[in-house]
Amino acid sequence: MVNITEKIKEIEEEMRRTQSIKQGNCKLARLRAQLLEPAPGAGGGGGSGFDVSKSGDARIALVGFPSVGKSTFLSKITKTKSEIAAYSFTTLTAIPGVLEYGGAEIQILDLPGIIEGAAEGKGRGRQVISAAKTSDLILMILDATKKAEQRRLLEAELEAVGIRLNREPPNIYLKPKKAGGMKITFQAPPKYLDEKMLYNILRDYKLLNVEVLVRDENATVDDFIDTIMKDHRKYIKCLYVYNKIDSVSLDFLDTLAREPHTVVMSCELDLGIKDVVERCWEELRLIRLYTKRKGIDPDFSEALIVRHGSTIEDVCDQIHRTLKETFKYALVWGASARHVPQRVGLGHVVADEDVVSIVAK
Ligand SMILES: Nc1nc2c(ncn2[C@@H]2O[C@H](COP(=O)(O)OP(=O)(O)OP(=O)(O)O)[C@@H](O)[C@H]2O)c(=O)[nH]1
Ligand SMILES: [K+]
Ligand SMILES: [Mg+2]
Repeated sequence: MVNITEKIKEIEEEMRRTQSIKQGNCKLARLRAQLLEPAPGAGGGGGSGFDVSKSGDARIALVGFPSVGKSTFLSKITKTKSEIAAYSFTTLTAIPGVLEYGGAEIQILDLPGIIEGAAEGKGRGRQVISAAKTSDLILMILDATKKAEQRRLLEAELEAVGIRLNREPPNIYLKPKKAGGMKITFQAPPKYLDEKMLYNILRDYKLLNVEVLVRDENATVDDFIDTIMKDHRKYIKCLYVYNKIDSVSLDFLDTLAREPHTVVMSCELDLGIKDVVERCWEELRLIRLYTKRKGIDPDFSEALIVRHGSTIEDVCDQIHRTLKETFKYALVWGASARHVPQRVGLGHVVADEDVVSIVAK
């Protein structure tokens, strides 16, 4: 490692002296790529720098090939300055930053660039992807000037480690049993599956006693395997962000911007950054609640942030660990209430901008 670091320093010196930037950048990228390779015998590469602890209300991971502008973007939207340079593999570890938006604190993880073969461990790729797997939203940063296939290649790398982008878990019920053999039921005639196929797959996975109910007629073999492997699958939303639109034609930019789940920006010209942040906020679907004490107006200055689909029980847990024990009922004003205030129990699902008052026993 020390050797490589020294060599990098030498080349940087030489670049300054000779001003041969292009050649220097190539050499630098090659050496820095070596820094990302696991040391021999390190068993997949030491985890240094990747185990950033989660903080804030949600986590967004910046994933992409080298030099697409991930660190530039992080530096634009947070106070953190991550190193930016024209050569590949400038970023060597996970760099966290905090985006403050809508009263929430969102952790943004800037990650090293990944390359083809990342899922097999190339260039510490597996660690990078594992870090992405812990996020609530993946921002796939793409270079608008590069070939369209970059997106498909990256998707394949993420798929290979069990990440499913912008998809719901398959609508298949599967429950291992102690005895009774395999019991397979289809709710409607399946288009891509048959009973024998499922028997064979279950046998391959040594699931000999199991109950299966396929609710979706369009379910595929891959869906079925995802269901068996559900503990190793992660369904994450993904926003495709094309950077460097300052360097493409207006027509092409227009085509890109019309793709689903896609936004375009130029960090260099400060174009579209706000839109990207807004879209992130929408995708995260965080809920802002305002709490109110009896006889006092609600406190609108500070929101309590919870996840989409949260119940009053989740709200209690977020306020204080033991609040649930003394909970009597809650009063709710806002979109989730049928009439205001509505008196509700722990199971009530809250909506964005609700006002909540917890009444204790
Ligand atoms: N033309 C153009 N260049 C940009 C833009 N955003 C970033 N860059 C340049 O792209 C290069 C790479 O930027 P970085 O932010 O280091 O990219 P990265 O994805 O973090 O790179 P790695 O950490 O090496 O994977 C730098 O020279 C940036 O100045 C942009 O919107 N337009
Ligand atoms: K770079
Ligand atoms: Mg970087």
